[in-house]
Parts: sequence; structure tokens; C-alpha cells
Amino acid sequence: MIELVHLEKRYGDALAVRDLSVTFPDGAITALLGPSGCGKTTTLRMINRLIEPTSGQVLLGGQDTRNLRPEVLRRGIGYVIQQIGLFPHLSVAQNVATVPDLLGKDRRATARRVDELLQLVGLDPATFREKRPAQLSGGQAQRVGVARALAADPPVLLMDEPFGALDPIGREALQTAFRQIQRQLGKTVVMVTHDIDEALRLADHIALMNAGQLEQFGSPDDLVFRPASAFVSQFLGEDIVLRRLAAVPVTRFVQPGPAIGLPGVPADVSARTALSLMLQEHVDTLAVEQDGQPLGTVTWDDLRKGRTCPS
Ligand SMILES: Nc1ncnc2c1ncn2[C@@H]1O[C@H](COP(=O)(O)OP(=O)(O)OP(=O)(O)O)[C@@H](O)[C@H]1O
Repeated sequence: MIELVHLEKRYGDALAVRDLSVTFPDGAITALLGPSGCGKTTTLRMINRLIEPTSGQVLLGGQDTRNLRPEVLRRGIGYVIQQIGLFPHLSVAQNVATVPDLLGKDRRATARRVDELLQLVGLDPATFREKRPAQLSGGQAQRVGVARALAADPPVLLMDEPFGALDPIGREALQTAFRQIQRQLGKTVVMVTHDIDEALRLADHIALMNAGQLEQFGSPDDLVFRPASAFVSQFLGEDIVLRRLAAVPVTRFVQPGPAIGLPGVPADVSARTALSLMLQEHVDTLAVEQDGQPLGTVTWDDLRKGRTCPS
């Protein structure tokens, strides 16, 4: 658990981060989201003390990070940035294995893990293992950066726009792969992004910042369906409810109940498709069906208000 307590960073007269108190839960991805200059990177870098706070505290597992030597602190915190800084004279495999090698881990086990991680981030080990960073595209280098951070196996991972240099398709593929890896390994991740869709797709929790302050902390659904302020709605944009519904399956909204006589919708469509069908059929309730069998019903009101059934 990472707790920020009345955290502040002042540059001259300007407060880059002001009175920020928020907790990032263990084993989850939290996105720091907000417009350019709102203090996301400053906040992230205060966690591993690359930036020293002006006041306030950062507690890591209950321990005040000011009481830890920065190098000891950073051993338990991976850090992935857009300009990854791979070692140019080392191969991809050696780059990924940097920390395990430094720690004197078994070479054969490390080599196996490196191959596994390359595979996980979508780089064929046989093709990429021996390449040098200069032979990689920006997106491939970024994938190596993610693999390297994971190879060190830190419980906490800080990421600053980690998927920024990728084209949209590569980006979505790496996001999906990363999400699976994070679930598997149970890492605590704090990720800076200004990309709303990335935050909605990847994060369990979103901390939306504005001018150095926290506007809202909550789940993607909290922000979309229950925005805490006009700023939150404005930042997410008018069409955000529809975009969110397009990204989630209709089954998340199914309630048990009789579905006789209602128009049906297959269980594998998005919530947005169900909403469109309601408009088309002039009804406010649909039967959701799987293999011809009714699963239950979904209502207009639940879709519009984001009232999902507990999963
Ligand atoms: N070293 C510095 N000296 C003075 N001001 C700084 C310094 N670093 C950051 N700032 C200011 O602090 C504020 C927050 O910057 P920060 O980089 O944390 O924002 P951000 O939300 O990460 O922005 P972006 O999305 O553009 O990267 C900005 O107004 C920035 O100009």
C-alpha cells in the first residue's frame, strides 16, 4: 500500500502538487490521470524520491520513505519511463537480465525468465534476444523496458507514460499483455498517463488530478458514471458514458429475472450495442441470451447509470 499524506511539492512560488492525500492499494493498477502540467510526474517521482517532497509524507507498507536510504527504497520499486534508457552496448537479453545478474541470481533460471518475459511483452525471444537497442524500433525498445522492470521482480512498479511511444495497435496489445502479467504477478502499479482510454482500460483505480490537486479517486466506473465535479465530467468528455459502455460486455449489467416476451440480445455484445437495440426496439428492458437460453435482463436505467451487478 502506498499512502500519500498531505504531500506537497513547491517550485519557487508555484505549488506543483498541493495537499495530496490518497492511498494506492496493493496488487492493483492505479492511474494518475490529468491534463499536462497537473503534477502527475512530480507525484510519481516523489514516491521513489527522485523528487524530494517539500512537505507531507509517503508511506510504503506503513513505513515513512524518508527513513529509508533512496537506493534501498528504489530496490523495491521498479521504474519504467518512456525514454527507457537501455544500455546500448548490451544485448536485449542482457538488458532485461540487468537486475537479476546484479543480484547474482542463477544464470540459467534468469535466461529462462528473460525468454518468458520477452514472449509476454510480444517479442519473439529467438529473434530479439541477441539484438542491440540500436536495432530496435521505439515500440520494441519500450517493450524491452517493461520486460526489464518486471525481471527485477519489485513489488511496486512506477510507470510514466510507459506505452507512449507505441502505435495504437501495438499499444493496445502491450496494454492487454501488461494487464495479464500484472494480474498474474500481483504487482502494485502506479502509472502516469494523460490518455483517458488507457486509464479506463488498464486501471483498477484512477486518481484524477487538476492543478496539483486531487479531483477524484475511484474506479473507472466511479469517474464515468459518478463524476465528483464538473472538472471530472469535462475532462472525460461528453461521450464518455457511451465509450465506456462500448468497452464493457452487456453481461456486467445482467440481473436475474423473467425475460419472457422481451426482445433478446446475445451475451457477447457490448453494453453499448444493447443500449442501441433498446433505442431501435423502443423498449427499456432486454433479455440477454447465451446459446438460446435466457441469462436474465438488462435495463436502460442500469446501463445509463452504470449500475453493474457485483462480479
Ligand atoms: N524542476 C522544476 N522546476 C520548476 N517547475 C517544475 C519543475 N518540474 C515540474 N515543474 C512544474 O510543476 C508542474 C507539474 O509538472 P509535472 O511534470 O508533474 O506535470 P505532469 O502532469 O506530469 O505533466 P505532463 O503530462 O505534461 O508530463 C508544472 O507546472 C511544471 O511546469
